[in-house]
Amino acid sequence: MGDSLPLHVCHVNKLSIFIHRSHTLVHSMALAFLVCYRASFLFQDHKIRPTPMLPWLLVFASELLLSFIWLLGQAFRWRPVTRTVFPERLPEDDKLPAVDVFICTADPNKEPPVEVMNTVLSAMALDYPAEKLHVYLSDDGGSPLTLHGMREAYRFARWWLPFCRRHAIITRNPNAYFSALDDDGGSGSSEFMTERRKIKERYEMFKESVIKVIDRGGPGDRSRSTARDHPSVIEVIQEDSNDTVQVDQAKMPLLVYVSREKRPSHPHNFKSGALNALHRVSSVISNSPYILVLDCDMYCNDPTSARQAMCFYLDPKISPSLAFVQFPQRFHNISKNDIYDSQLRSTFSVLWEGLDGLQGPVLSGTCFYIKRASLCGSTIQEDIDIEKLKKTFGSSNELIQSLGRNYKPNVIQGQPGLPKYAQLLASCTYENDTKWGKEVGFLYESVTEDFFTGFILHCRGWTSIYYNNPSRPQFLGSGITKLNDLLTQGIRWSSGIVEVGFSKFCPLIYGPPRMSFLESLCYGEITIFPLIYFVSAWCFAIIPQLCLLNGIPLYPKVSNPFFVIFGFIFLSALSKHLYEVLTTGESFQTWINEQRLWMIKSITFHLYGSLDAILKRMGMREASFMLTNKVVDDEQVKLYQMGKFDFQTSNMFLLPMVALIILNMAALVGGLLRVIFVGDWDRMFVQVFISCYILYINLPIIEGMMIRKDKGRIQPSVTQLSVIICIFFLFLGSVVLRWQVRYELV
Ligand SMILES: O=c1ccn([C@@H]2O[C@H](COP(=O)(O)OP(=O)(O)O[C@H]3O[C@H](CO)[C@@H](O)[C@H](O)[C@H]3O)[C@@H](O)[C@H]2O)c(=O)[nH]1
Ligand SMILES: [Mn+2]
Repeated sequence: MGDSLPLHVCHVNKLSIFIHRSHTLVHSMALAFLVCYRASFLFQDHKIRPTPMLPWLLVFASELLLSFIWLLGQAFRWRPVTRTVFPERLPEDDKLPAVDVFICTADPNKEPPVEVMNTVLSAMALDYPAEKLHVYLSDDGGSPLTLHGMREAYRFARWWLPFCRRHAIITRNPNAYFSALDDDGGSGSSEFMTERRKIKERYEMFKESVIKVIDRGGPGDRSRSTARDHPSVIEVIQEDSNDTVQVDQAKMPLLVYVSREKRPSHPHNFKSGALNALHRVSSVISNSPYILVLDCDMYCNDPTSARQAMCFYLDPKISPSLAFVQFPQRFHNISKNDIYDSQLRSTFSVLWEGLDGLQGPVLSGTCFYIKRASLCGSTIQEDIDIEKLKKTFGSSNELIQSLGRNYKPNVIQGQPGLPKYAQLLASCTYENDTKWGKEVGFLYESVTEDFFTGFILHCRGWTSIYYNNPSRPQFLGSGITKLNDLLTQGIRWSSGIVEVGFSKFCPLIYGPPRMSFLESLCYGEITIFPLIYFVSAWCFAIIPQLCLLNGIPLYPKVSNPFFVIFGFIFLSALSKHLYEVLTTGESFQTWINEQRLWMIKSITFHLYGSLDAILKRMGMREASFMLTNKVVDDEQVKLYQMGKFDFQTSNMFLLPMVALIILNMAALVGGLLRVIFVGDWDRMFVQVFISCYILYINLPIIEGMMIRKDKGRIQPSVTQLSVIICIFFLFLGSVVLRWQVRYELV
């Protein structure tokens, strides 16, 4: 390419770097003062101390933990970058490398086949040479419904793909295209409109044929297999010979259905197991050097994403070490208020851009292109011993052959049936005594396989790139619209990442010698923040309040100069958060939502997730993967759209939240009474304020408890139980505090 124009450019925003770094400097100085103030307490004579040791230490520990995690988090803000690509400068189509698309689905009841097939269709319709595009669907449910859906989707694609190409349609997910009011192609010549109507009819027929079979309970074969127990089925979806209508001779991408073998006696390692099976099967069918990975609900919203990724992969300056190009996960169903932060704003608009300026973003499970070779471990050399390779990759000669550079398998489209070895590669025993999941492929160490695999890639010296195009998201999925889904998904995520933090791969120890130092701090932050947040959130929601009710001050008096330090830290943290929210294009409301969610998440799923990880490490719990529900429930979506919490979730989540809110109410009332009758507002101001603030940001919980009457409210029984828990806390708190005071005074 020599001196030709660049395929991409990277922008460093100097102003925002200046703001971030200055804030880091000033805020850390304030934190240093706070630590001095707290520490000096320890050297006072215990007879004259106004506060007993235990609550002071607990609050101090929380402050130290939060300061530490904040400091780690500054690595994300060190050098954020954004990027632009120029796909029009790419070489001719015949010089582009091939791409395999991997789509995972696991359960036709939780992941409706019509939607999954829409994702498949959007991937088949990518703006990329058809002979260089191969779409694989992994069906962990082993469901005949899904296979049937694939065949129907292929038939419909015969119409859909030429239509999209001919009219340069941009939205290539048919469902999204036909339900948009006037997206691209909403108006046009009458000829176009007639064709559009015809295609729409075909789409309706396709949908009906998929749904009809679902209603009948499936096409009937494979009746004895279940989601957890089934043989491997691999099928290259072919032209239906009965289809007399020859639509368009345009080329179609290869479409392959893969359902790996699953047996109850064999661990199947969830999504990473599925991806590894696809990796092996595809390497003997198409063996493309690049792979696009998608969750079944994440459809291609911009058909040019493959070309965008190639702008990085075909740049000889960065390509050799570039493992993956991560695109943001964006969602098509986010309401304006976004009460559950389903868009994961901070992750995809702040943190990943920060990492992009270091060694690259975290692998995020879906919406990324990855170089096949990067998944094959660090030991690929041309002349390596075959026996050694078999120990790593398993016994298949064909698979070993595919590892060689430029190997083109000779399984071609149109050939009936697949060779036996493809089946073998998807069997549940294939991975026995190999390095799959340990060194090669997606790794099994953690249920957040994406995070861990990306981390190890970075440790091995690979880099990654984040490309966020704000004007048109490359992929769109269904975001969470239910509190219960948020909390169950959150437990899995917290558990998966904390698990890594507790392993020998703890990024703060394992990372620094192997990867960019700042990058390892970011990974370190991610693996311990759930633990630190839950400890400190619980402390701040209980200790100052109990002390307030017992007349024990924990913070400097308003007249004390150190009061200014506390006030400054509080305001500086909040305004920095607000700054980030506003600069990512969101509103003040988003800021409050995120403050509230910080507390809800810390109190509930960071706690449960961390415990889950600890139990797993101790061998007392098995890994599990609860699928996120993708079936739309209209009533609940209505609540979400109105910005109202849907509290229909397990008591395990509700009780701690509600009990803490009641505790804070009690503290506020008690504290105000104290201030009025005892008159010590100067000593207690900060503690009264903390309760006020907690109640203010959690108004929706109070509303759910006291005002709402709909189905999604907090049931009175939950409130009653929470009151009992709260009384217990209050009682226990005063006993311990009284005892402490008496003990220290003697
Ligand atoms: O045994 C399994 C379990 C899940 N999946 C698929 O994995 C994907 C993600 O599952 P989902 O229930 O949607 O989980 P989310 O929490 O929404 O997924 C996020 O978190 C996961 C890690 O916990 C990542 O793998 C995902 O890419 C990321 O989007 C879906 O396509 C599933 O079909 C399988 O193929 N096999
Ligand atoms: Mn998902």
